[in-house]
Amino acid sequence: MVTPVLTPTTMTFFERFETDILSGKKTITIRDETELHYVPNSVVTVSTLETGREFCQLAILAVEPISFSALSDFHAEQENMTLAELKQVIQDIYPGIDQLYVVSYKLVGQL
Ligand SMILES: CC(=O)Nc1cc[nH]c(=O)n1
Repeated sequence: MVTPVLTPTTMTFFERFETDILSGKKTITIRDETELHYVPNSVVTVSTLETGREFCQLAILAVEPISFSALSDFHAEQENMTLAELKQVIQDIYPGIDQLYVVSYKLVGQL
């Protein structure tokens, strides 16, 4: 029996990231292993985690593994944060997790 792997068509963000996503200032999202199955060249509909309100569509460009210790100023710049801010955000969301995934995307359109 082959288990089909479905391409994710949705993604959620905390509401506090919406403005930076819609302005193009935030172009990556760093997720844990539960969200590594996004597929390059696919499009996802984005909603807020808090209320489920849909606010944009994103084209997935790449999904690349990274360890927490390898997070750099370049990642922080793509998140529109300082590196210290980014590390705190990731530690708050994924406490104690070292294996992470950088999901790169481009804004397709606001909903
Ligand atoms: C809902 C959620 O996990 N949101 C995240 C997590 C990590 N980065 C990010 O931009 N958004």
